[in-house]
Amino acid sequence: MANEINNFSEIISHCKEYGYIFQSSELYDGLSAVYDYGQMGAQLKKNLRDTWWKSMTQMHDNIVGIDAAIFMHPTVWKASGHVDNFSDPMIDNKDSNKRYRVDHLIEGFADEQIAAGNETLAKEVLAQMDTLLAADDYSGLKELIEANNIRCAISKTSNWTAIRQFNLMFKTEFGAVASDNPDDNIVYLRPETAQGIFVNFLNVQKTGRMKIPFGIAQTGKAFRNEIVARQFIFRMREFEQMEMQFFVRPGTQKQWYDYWKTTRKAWHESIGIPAEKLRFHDHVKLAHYADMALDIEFEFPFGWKELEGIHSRTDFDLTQHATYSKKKIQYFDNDLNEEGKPYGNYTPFVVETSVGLDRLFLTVLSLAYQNEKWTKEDGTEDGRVVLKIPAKIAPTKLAILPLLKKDGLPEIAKSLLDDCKESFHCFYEEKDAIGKRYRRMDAIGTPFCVTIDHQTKEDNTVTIRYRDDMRQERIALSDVKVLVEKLIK
Ligand SMILES: Nc1ncnc2c1ncn2[C@@H]1O[C@H](COP(=O)(O)OP(=O)(O)OP(=O)(O)O)[C@@H](O)[C@H]1O
Repeated sequence: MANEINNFSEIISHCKEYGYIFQSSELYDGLSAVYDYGQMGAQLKKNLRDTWWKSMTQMHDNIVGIDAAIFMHPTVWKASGHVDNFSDPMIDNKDSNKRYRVDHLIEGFADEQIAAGNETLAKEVLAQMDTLLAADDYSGLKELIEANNIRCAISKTSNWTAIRQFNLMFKTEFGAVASDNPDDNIVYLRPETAQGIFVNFLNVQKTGRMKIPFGIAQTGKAFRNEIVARQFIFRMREFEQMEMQFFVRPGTQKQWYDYWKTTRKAWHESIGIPAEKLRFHDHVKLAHYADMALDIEFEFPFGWKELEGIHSRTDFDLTQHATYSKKKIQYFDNDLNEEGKPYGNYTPFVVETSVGLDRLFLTVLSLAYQNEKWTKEDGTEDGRVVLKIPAKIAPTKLAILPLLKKDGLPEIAKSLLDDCKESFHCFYEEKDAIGKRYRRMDAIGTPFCVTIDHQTKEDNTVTIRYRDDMRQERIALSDVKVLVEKLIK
């Protein structure tokens, strides 16, 4: 584990050094749990988003995509249950004033016990925590913390406040309408993108003439005032979700839940995540809207954690919006049932898939990052840091490198660039020795490099170098574009 944590801090500094991710407002010492994507990161993120979008809206003929606003009518969040329920139990240490999410505090204690060889105790404490959380039993949780003498990492004391709920939604004021009641102008930054889909269910179903079963997909920003934000882009206060709500006939939700469980895991594998690094985790405590729920977990450098959620949300959301808006939200199904009669009017059930784009980004990077070391033939040590991002999603596909900045080599290289840049993302570089340029391309994860040298002028061939195994071969200049296109498919 120690080595992996170490590796994780290397990944974070690598992201900064090579233009993947910067701390937000770093100039002003940063804003906690908010990050900016740099020139490489923004492109990788876009590629991941595009791959997801295509897999949903292009590969399924019954899924369409929308782009709803971040601001929504405040009643949306009353109807959805977020105003009353979207909170985490937290506790403060009175000596250090440090705030903890109760489950994180207890999990931290369990991790320490495992490290000290007390695995039985750790398991027992975690099992008790799950039961108490499921029952919303806060005094029981406080007793569990006290009975195990769980201490604050800073003050080292166990002088705790009572456990309280902390709502995770950000509030702001909307417009400038004078009102006696300040609450009239309150709006929330959406904590999930899903509600933008539910309130547009009828708009999309009618205008798109959609027949159940069908899905609505969306990508976009979500905001949560996380009590303790940690682990880099794993838990952020502003992040991006990629969600798809699949509307089905009541009674068929189990079958669709199983379908999306399998389909989503297979999708993660299709973008290069090894099957043994993914697993399912069924929820013990179901959210107020769900009748089945699971996480697809990935083995991050800091342990197995949720990457994506698959939730069977019943008809909860549509029914709530119908009640609060006083409008009818139903679907007329003219397919015939077993008795040969139309299914008629009903409120559809929903199976949702919800993945965090930033967590997916972290998944890809933690798999790709490798610090390789080897001994050369002359006995000296050598090494490189390489991002083995699958070519399909890598931000830059091809580096075009003239060996020298003279003798007509840049001209040939630039004409290759002109030929390729319409088809895929290229990087042109003529500075520094070629070895140094290769290492830089390894570090930013460019899967292919092409070098134009003096021989190119004689026989129209170039050297192509493959990032993953550093193999080099000569190929015809005229074959470069087609070969790279084939390799990134
Ligand atoms: N604070 C966050 N930062 C980054 N991604 C997040 C955050 N919260 C949720 N996500 C992503 O959105 C997905 C769906 O959100 P969901 O509400 O199911 O998460 P959650 O169960 O609250 O997550 P967690 O238990 O880790 O807080 C998650 O699987 C995750 O990938």
